[in-house]
Amino acid sequence: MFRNLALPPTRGTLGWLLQLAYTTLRLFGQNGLQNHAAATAFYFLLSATPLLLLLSYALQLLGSIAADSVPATILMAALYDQMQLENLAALGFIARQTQLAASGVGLLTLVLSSRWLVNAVQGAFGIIFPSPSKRNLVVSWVLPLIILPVLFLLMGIAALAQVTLSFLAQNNFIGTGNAQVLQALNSLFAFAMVWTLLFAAYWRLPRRRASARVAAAFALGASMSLGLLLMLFSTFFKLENYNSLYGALGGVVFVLIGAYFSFLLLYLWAQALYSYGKADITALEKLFLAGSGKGTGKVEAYIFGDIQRLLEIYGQVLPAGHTLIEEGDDSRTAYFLHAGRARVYKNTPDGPRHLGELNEGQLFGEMAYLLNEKRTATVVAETEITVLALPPQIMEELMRHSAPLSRRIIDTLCQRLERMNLANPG
Ligand SMILES: Nc1ncnc2c1ncn2[C@@H]1O[C@@H]2COP(=O)(O)O[C@H]2[C@H]1O
Repeated sequence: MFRNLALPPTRGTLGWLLQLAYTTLRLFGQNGLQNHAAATAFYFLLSATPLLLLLSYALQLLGSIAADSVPATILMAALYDQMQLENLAALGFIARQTQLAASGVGLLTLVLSSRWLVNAVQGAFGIIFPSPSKRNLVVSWVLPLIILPVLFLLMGIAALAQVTLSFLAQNNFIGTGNAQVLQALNSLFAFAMVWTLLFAAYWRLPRRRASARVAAAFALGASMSLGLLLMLFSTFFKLENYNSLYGALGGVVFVLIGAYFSFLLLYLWAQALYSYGKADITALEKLFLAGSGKGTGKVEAYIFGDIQRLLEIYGQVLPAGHTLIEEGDDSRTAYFLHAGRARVYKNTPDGPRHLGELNEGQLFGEMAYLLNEKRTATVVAETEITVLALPPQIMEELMRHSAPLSRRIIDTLCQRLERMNLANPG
């Protein structure tokens, strides 16, 4: 019944990447994710400050306990060095006398602001990965409480590993020649931690989950771009500049900007992960709207002009005279007529009655799906035709994805229903 398609030249993977990037950026803007990134960075700053206070307080406490033991003192010194607390103090995060500040108030702000931070991230993910199903109440309340301790534990493990590695190197336990290897290992370890966190977020946070493999790949992209951001930041953004511009507040502004860009990247890659499954839906939307002559600009027409992939996935070529849809059938597939012409008939007591013509760029077979009924008419190919056969779940996604397209489908449905009523009076 089907014949191989004579396909137009394709832009291949590059074209697909272009469509993915376009879909991602469009949804990113539509969802206002830059505002979510700003809010998350703000909550991050709120929760990072008391956390660092508590951390430095804990270190000082440990230091005073370890004061009597030489190896413990060396380890503590290495720890202090590795945690770069001097730098944090220079950033303006930690007052030099922190004992007083790390009080119950610090703890309270930490708990509150970290809850806001988790809420901000969850909120943004809820928008990026829309789903009609409600999040489980227990999960949504327990998660914020569990996630942060787990995160802190992971950060603690990462810091300890770094300290241990450099402690071993500095004291010549494993030879100075290995110091560089250890340094590389350190960075790799930090990278692995970031990747693990991102992977967990991309894989578990969306209510409709992507496959672990895809989530892992996008987490890798996100970690790499975060690494790049860190490199750029340390090269081009200087704390001194911010200090001379904003005085004592310079450090806060500096960290806020860094956090803002980091969360932008976190959400951008999450949006790309969502769009990964949606690039075809956007391409179908553009194709249908182009058929109606509206809704697509020049750039969009270029990016989505290559429809080979859609034809490969959904395309069918049928000979003239082929009956594509039989009135009264139970099937629900809808069709987009890419090339050729078809005729629509309705059975009446007086024999088949011609209802209308279908031409290139028209959608049909949508009524059974929308009305949840049997096929309302018979459709026969008048010439050889090429169609895209779209299963109901694709139609569902398309209509949820695009308001202009839904509107167009509803308009057509109304016209056809009216025509059918006229053809079948009483
Ligand atoms: N008057 C019409 N003009 C063009 N197509 C029609 C008309 N009436 C019905 N159809 C299409 O014929 C299809 C038959 O299957 P469906 O009922 O799923 O969906 C129907 C419509 O898409």
